[in-house]
Amino acid sequence: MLKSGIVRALGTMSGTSLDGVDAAVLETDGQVIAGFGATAYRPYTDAERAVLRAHLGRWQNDGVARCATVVESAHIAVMAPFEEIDIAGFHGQTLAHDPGERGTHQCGNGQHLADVLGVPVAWDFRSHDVASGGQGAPLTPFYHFALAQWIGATEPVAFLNLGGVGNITWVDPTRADPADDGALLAFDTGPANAPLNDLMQARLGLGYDADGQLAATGTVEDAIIQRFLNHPYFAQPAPKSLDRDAFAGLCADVAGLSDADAAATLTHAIVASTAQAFHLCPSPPARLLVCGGGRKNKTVMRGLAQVIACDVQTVEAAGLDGDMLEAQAFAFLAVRAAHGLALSAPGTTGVAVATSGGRIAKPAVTHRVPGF
Ligand SMILES: Nc1ncnc2c1ncn2[C@@H]1O[C@H](COP(=O)(O)OP(=O)(O)OP(=O)(O)O)[C@@H](O)[C@H]1O
Ligand SMILES: CC(=O)N[C@H]1[C@@H]2OC[C@@H](O2)[C@@H](O)[C@@H]1O[C@H](C)C(=O)O
Repeated sequence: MLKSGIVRALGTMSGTSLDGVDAAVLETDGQVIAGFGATAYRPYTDAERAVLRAHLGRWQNDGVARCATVVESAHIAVMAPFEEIDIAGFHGQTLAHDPGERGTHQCGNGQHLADVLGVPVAWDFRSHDVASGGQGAPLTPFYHFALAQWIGATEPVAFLNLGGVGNITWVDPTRADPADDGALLAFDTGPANAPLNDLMQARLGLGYDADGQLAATGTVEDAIIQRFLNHPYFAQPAPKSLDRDAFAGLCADVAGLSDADAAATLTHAIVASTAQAFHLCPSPPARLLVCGGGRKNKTVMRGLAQVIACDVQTVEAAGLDGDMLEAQAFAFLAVRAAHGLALSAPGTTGVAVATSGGRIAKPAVTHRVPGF
């Protein structure tokens, strides 16, 4: 059993943009943040990314063993050097997400990591929420609540994550607990970097549009944006969540455009879907704090500043680390899972009541195994 009080948790995230594994230490009791620790990043090689990409949309027992090997070995490599860890949080790699029908699938086995690393590992964070009728995503909102208190917010703020998919959390920091009614409203905003990355890869052999430079030279095709915004997802009430490739129609629509116009249009789709999301917030937040790799895209940030009716800043403006925030979140959620605290609530995943989740894998040997 995890000791009570502040512990050192190591969280990891391998996100839908398929760029690599983030790892970050958080000092926490699962309710408040006591401090931030070391971080590390391990990009996937092109060959590894190709394996992950080839398995997108696949479920457990559908030939995912190779993918699990890639995910687990990359995590072990990035996690092994960390010292004095009480518990690790392992999100895994989402391959498929269909909460209403088949469920949600994060590839990688936490028990294997626990045995190799010699520390308890919290994993499989989303299944219980889905089994309880929730969306299983987003799960970072409870951490966003703790962050809002850490930065001393006294009025509602919103966090926007621009990863492969986008998600937003509106937080009322005056509530005592993230599971309280009205403390949080969270949902996926729409596709973020995934369609743009796929375009850059297919057309130019590049991983992404660095700083939004290509998009800045193109023209947005308004008719495509209008068709995109007519997607039924935007009319659905929150909470709601998305699979990585839910907007295949958008990608097909830009196929006939020049590289620059296609990039500009996909980039504007990120901005336009965030604007829609902003209107679903219970009240206008004082500031929109942006994290995830998309905050480095200057064309996105310029577009957001034009359409969002509050201050739009990167989370760095509040003293936070926008590259490691999701990894920190899974450190926070690991401690919560170990203590049986809620990970989700009606306002975050649509689950009927605040719900705990995650599995805890105990290591076969409780010390680090050198030379795994
Ligand atoms: N300098 C940059 N300019 C533009 N885009 C960038 C830059 N750096 C990173 N990105 C984008 O950010 C992505 C990585 O973002 P991030 O690590 O937040 O995603 P993720 O964690 O995989 O996704 P998710 O939050 O959906 O799980 C890259 O794939 C790229 O599209
Ligand atoms: C199923 C899944 O992995 N969803 C991711 C994805 O990436 C962003 C968005 O879609 C969010 O819902 C979620 O990740 C973050 C970490 C979350 O659960 O909050």
